[in-house]
Amino acid sequence: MPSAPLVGLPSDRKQIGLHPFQAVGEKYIRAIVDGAQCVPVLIPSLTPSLDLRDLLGRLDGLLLTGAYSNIEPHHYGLEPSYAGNLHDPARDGTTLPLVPLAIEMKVPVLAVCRGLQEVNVALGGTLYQKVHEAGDYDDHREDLNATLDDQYGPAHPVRLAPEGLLAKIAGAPEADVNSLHGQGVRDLGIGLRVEATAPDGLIEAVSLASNDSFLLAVQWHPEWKVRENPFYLGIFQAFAAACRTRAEQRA
Ligand SMILES: N[C@@H](CCC(=O)NCCCC(=O)O)C(=O)O
Repeated sequence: MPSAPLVGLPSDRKQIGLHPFQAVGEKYIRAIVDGAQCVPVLIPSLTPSLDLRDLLGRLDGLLLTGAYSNIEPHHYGLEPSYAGNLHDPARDGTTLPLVPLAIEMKVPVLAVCRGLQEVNVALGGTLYQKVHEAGDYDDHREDLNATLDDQYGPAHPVRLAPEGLLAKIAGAPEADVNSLHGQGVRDLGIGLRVEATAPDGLIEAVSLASNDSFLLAVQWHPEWKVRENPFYLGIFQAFAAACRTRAEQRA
């Protein structure tokens, strides 16, 4: 019997006082423990990065978390970043190469919010830097003055692709999700298929078209109170099942 799967979580690089720190939100760590029954392993985002191939060879899954920072737009070749945009180049330099490597090595990937954007950009896709200014889209940002429970509460439904992974998890064609993002998918990355869309048409979730390995990326936050929401829990349990399969193969 293999021991519990090891899931890597790349960290954010944050300045606290005079020193840089490596940080991962505790709700993501808790969701790996409580929702997936796996062991979280924090991956420092260093420059230059660690040997990511070696690292992935020791892991059974990868969780790309959300973050307030945004991917530097030169990674998707569009207009320069807007003034005041918060970036984390060390995290970009870790997560963007991790995505294709994880696919190549068949390491299961679950990606949340910034994580979905990283999956899309790593596979050649592009982003809207401000969804709410992009034309026909709603404002998908949270109210930063609201309580956390309100910020992470249901914000809008998503329509789930028939025959998709999320429709199977939900057992329904739609589900309610939270919404806390200013950026979003513009052009879809290569090899991705749409799993869910918002009522305004924005892409809200993607998976690997080839089904070669488990990769599910969602724009909402299923880690929030994961055990209280059957749909969110189902997402972590589907990821955990893929991680267990890899752990058995690695044993
Ligand atoms: N910065 C991006 C991604 C949004 C995101 O990941 N928010 C997470 C907030 C904190 C957390 O819950 O981890 C965007 O604005 O689109």
